[in-house]
Amino acid sequence: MPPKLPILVSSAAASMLLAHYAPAYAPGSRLQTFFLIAFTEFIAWATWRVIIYPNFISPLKGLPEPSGGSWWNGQASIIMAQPSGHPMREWIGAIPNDGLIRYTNWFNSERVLLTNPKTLAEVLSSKNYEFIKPAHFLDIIGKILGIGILFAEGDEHRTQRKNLMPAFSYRHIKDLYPVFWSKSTEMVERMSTAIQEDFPRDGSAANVVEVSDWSSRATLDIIGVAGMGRDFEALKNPDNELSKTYKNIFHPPKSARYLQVAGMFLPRWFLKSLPLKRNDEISEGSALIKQTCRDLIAAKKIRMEKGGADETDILSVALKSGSFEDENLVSQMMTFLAAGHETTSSSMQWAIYMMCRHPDVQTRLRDEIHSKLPSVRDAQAQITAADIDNCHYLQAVCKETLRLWAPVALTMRVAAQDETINGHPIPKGTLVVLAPLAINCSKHLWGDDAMDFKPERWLTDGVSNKNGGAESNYSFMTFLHGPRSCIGQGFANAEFACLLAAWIGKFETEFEDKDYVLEVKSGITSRPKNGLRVKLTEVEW
Ligand code: HEM
Repeated sequence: MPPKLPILVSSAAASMLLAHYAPAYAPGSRLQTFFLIAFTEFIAWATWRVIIYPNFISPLKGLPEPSGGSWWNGQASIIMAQPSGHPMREWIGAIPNDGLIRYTNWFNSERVLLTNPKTLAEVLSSKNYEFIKPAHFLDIIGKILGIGILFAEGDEHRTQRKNLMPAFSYRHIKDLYPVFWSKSTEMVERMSTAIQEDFPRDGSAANVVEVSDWSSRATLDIIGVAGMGRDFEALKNPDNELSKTYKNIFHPPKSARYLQVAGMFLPRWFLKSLPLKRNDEISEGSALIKQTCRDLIAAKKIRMEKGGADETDILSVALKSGSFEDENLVSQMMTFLAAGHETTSSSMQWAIYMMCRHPDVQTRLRDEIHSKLPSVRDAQAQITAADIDNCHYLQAVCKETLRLWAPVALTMRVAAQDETINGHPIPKGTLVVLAPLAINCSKHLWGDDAMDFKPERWLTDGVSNKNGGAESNYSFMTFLHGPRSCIGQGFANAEFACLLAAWIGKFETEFEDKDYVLEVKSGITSRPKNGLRVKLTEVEW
């Protein structure tokens, strides 16, 4: 952003001085002189910022960087043309580096991409609170995700995390498996009914569903029950307003991405006041989500006052801790609702995509599910954490999907003050890029078959292993690591495994279009563009 105030003040002062002491040199009226001086100063600043500083002065200049690119816009056109994280995946593989790559984006604004476990650990662990969330993130998604734990910094973050953590301990997550399983079985039973009812008379497109439609409603219901003690019944009701709101917001048109880029350069108040459909969608969506959270909290408080204090959902844990003001709790719940459902839904879409691409894996997975888990038709069957955790191939398929298709393909930090990474100076304000999608597929970390879908890498003698054969746990960045890693990781893994087990146990799944060509859609999470339509055949179970 140009230094608006200094430019305005100095131009005003210069135009007044000129008019007073040397009117013969003034190019026009005071106002014309002011604008001319302001414009000249702006051009001087832009030349410095876009050309001189990044090309000749910046301490980041010596770092390895991608070749080519525009002289004033760096790699921006490549970044805009490809899905989030994909150019970084290429650069990490191709550019020799020591943990850092520099590239430039719009108007040559600099970025530092972290490329190995050492630099990732430094930023995410030892210097976690020195590299903070960029302010423009908060502006863009804060309205929907809430300004809760996801955006808190320093001591405030530490305290919030400590108070929410009990809800995510394994001891607690373990008790949620029956909820995950019951919603998973509800999903597939309703899918089964829906495809029978929808069967068209001419037989075309029979038994076809759109994956995200079901996965997204299932994960919204799950976070509702397990997170807040309320069933949103999105699976039951496809027109559920909350579900439609999230769909609208998380599946933005391409124009929204340009708005996001504009947010880096133009004041947010200006962008927000533009009469754009996207602005209305976000405002209305945000109001509905906020109100839903307020209602949930009020209802929960009444239940707790009446003695229902033994409930163990996230909201109950937060309320019992007594450390959140009501409005702050609304923000926390907004975070859990959004962060906790679209991400897992996106993982489900990628898993089903991989199952269609790899029918052999699908068959092997189904064999394991049928041999180790009760049928989804058995309404009385109880499922435990151990039942799901003992399905080692299922765990491996989930891990491998999360590795190859990290739903949060890319996220960022900004240096809060002058810093170093791996001994290299990083000036205050530098944007640091964390690209889970790229790290997870790095040949340097995973070997030559890094891009292959190989669930076996997560098995040792048929039993799940921890690192998938990679040396460092920082090679798997889907949930990040360190004090700001995904707090819902255990929740998500369990939920994902249940949903996938129920789906693959119940249906043989293939692409509706045998020649389906994948295009990736980027947003807050990445997923198949235009959805993923698959054909289902119910199997005996
Ligand atoms: C496959 C599913 C999921 C993925 C891939 C995922 C990924 C992530 C990532 C990458 C972050 C860090 C973002 C950043 O700092 O830039 C994050 C943070 C977070 N996630 Fe998840 N997430 C998933 C599921 C969930 C679930 C189910 C919940 C809640 C029930 C959840 C709640 C959160 C919260 C609250 C944070 C902020 C943590 C903090 O800053 O301390 N996530 N997640």
